[in-house]
Amino acid sequence: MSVTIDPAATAFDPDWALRPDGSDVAVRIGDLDLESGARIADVTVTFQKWGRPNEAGDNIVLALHALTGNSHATGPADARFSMTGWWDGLIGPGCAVDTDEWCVVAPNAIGGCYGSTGPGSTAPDGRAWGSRFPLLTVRDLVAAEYAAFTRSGITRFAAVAGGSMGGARALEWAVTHPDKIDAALVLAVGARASADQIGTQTTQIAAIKGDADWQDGDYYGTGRAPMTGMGVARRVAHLSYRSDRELDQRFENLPQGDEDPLTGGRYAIASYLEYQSEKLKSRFDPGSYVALSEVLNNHDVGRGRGGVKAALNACTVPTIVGGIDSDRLYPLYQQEELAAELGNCVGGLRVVRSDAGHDGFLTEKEPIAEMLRDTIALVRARR
Ligand SMILES: CC(=O)SCCNC(=O)CCNC(=O)[C@H](O)C(C)(C)COP(=O)(O)OP(=O)(O)OC[C@H]1O[C@@H](n2cnc3c(N)ncnc32)[C@H](O)[C@@H]1OP(=O)(O)O
Ligand SMILES: N[C@@H](CCO)C(=O)O
Repeated sequence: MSVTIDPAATAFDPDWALRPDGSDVAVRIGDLDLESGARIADVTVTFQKWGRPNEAGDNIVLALHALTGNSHATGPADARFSMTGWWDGLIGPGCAVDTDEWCVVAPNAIGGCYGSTGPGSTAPDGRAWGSRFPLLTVRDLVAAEYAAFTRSGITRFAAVAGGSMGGARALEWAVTHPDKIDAALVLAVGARASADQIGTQTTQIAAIKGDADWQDGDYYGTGRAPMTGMGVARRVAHLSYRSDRELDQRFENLPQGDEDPLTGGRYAIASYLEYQSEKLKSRFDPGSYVALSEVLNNHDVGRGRGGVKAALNACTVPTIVGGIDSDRLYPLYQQEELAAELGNCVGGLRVVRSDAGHDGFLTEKEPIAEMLRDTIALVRARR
């Protein structure tokens, strides 16, 4: 595993706004009380930023990553982040979110492994949290981000945007803090986890916990980590992120190269999934995979708010909802519900026609750019 945490990013930098684009900012927010009633001591949230806040502080755009994503929303792969920014080409000078005008901030979710506090972080007693890391919810992730940005002097957001787990966070941000957000873009997510999503995600968690190297979650520092289990989890997950049609067009029932599946060789699709799982194993922590999969499982915008309909109806933030017509993990009916029930879905439902499946919120750059531009237009309309 090669997750790199910037050692320089250990304390809040009051001059964060002046730091170079794409650099890490770390904010210690103190103890965080969770929705479950548990508490995490001494929580850190790290984020990256591009562009500068203006005098009024009303040009901040919050970009929220998905399950295995991170704060590297745009820019090339570098020493800290082994992958290109997940919305590279959409955020930057002259892009859909033009950082000559807007200041984009992208936090690492707590529970993850890219710098914000997660199961692999060091607890106050000097040991990794491991099995002691409490269950998180989407609201806990948002609460940590809210605390970090408030400490950074950010009092409102022009827009919040994200897909998948980032979409769940964008939705929770809009429902929890409607008075602090001018517009929202919610992509490839639903109002609550479906049985199908919980089914596939709990199966992935079982694969990790079933690995002997899991060690009840206390594998940190033992030299053994449940990477085999996480590899299986990622194969299952990756299938759900792509569409049947796309996979069959690419791989059919073809063998991998000159291998022969009838004599023990691999199919091309198996090789592809193996490759995807190896890539994740090189950059992600299984404990974080479990923690954030549980976050997706317990996502329910209606919990404690009188149900999904009441929670969505009460949301006043001008919103655009987007979905991909071939998304089999978060099917379109879930975005249709969001668009129909959100109290101020002025931007309506945008359907991306694509075979890309759920990952379309990452790969279908032009339609996503258009939605981002339209979200910015909603912000301007309020000014
Ligand atoms: C919002 C967020 O922050 S989420 C995090 C975003 N990033 C990730 O999830 C990283 C994991 N990657 C992915 O999920 C996807 O690669 C995406 C969505 C980022 C991009 O998808 P695509 O561009 O369609 O690429 P695809 O998934 O088809 O993978 C292509 C890779 O598979 C490899 N590949 C293709 N066929 C095979 C095969 N038969 N055997 C082995 N490898 C293969 C290619 O060589 C290519 O390798 P590369 O990534 O090193 O260039
Ligand atoms: N490719 C995305 C899919 C989950 O939304 C990820 O790994 O986070």
